[in-house]
Amino acid sequence: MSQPLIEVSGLAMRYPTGRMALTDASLTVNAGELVVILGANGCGKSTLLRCVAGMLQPTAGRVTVAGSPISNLTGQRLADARMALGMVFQNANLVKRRSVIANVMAGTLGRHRNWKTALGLLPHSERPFAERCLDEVGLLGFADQRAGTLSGGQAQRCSVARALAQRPLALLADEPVAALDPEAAEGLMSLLKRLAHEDGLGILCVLHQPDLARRHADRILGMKDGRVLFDEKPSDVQEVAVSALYAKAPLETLPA
Ligand SMILES: Nc1ncnc2c1ncn2[C@@H]1O[C@H](COP(=O)(O)OP(=O)(O)OP(=O)(O)O)[C@@H](O)[C@H]1O
Repeated sequence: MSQPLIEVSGLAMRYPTGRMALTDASLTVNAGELVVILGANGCGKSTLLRCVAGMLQPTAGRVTVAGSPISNLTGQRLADARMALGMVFQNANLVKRRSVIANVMAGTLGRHRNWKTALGLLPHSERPFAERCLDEVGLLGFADQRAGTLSGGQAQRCSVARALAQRPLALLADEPVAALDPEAAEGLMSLLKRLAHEDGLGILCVLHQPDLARRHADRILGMKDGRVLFDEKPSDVQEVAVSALYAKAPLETLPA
């Protein structure tokens, strides 16, 4: 099998407060695969995603993205490597007073570093590509509408289009359906699955909904107390293993 798109090995993260948020976490994400992380509040999911994105420097361990060792890079080389990773967050974070297409074109800015983009001007040569990204998420008809007029589900799709405009190899999604109703959540997960299966993106997605994970993920990773406890196909994940992720552990058993 070819090299994984994202490879995390032996990741540990101790915050300056002393909190050990990750302890020896390892995982892989292949191109064309949607991998979902499940785990209780505070188990280290966001910390893991932020280390993969190069937003946090882990205390130990290694993250490679398309063969580049993200965890060892700094400055411009880190910025270049991060272009391979599109981010989707709980909130769409659109500029509401700007058009939908302008928000998507903002995703191309990292690929155009010049005085115009430094002044916040959008590269209009990218409009056709931004339209393709909008089409991909089913919002082409909304291109010239103000982003503030989109529904929550549409806004989150627009944020996916903005991430795609970066031309990433992988998407990191941190609770992307947290603010969506069940139908919009189902639609967004179907979209992520299609982007993985049809467009070959590797997608690492944090969810708090085991049912959604079972319906859409290619693999489910269960995290607890900063560790990956299981990494299995949805059909192999036992209900009891999922329940154990959310069982409260006495404080003294948590890592220091
Ligand atoms: N900047 C920080 N400084 C100190 N401790 C932090 C920081 N960020 C997170 N933590 C702690 O690290 C642990 C893991 O946090 P993290 O946000 O990664 O968990 P999570 O699984 O994403 O939680 P949630 O599901 O609530 O988003 C928690 O105990 C949290 O309080």
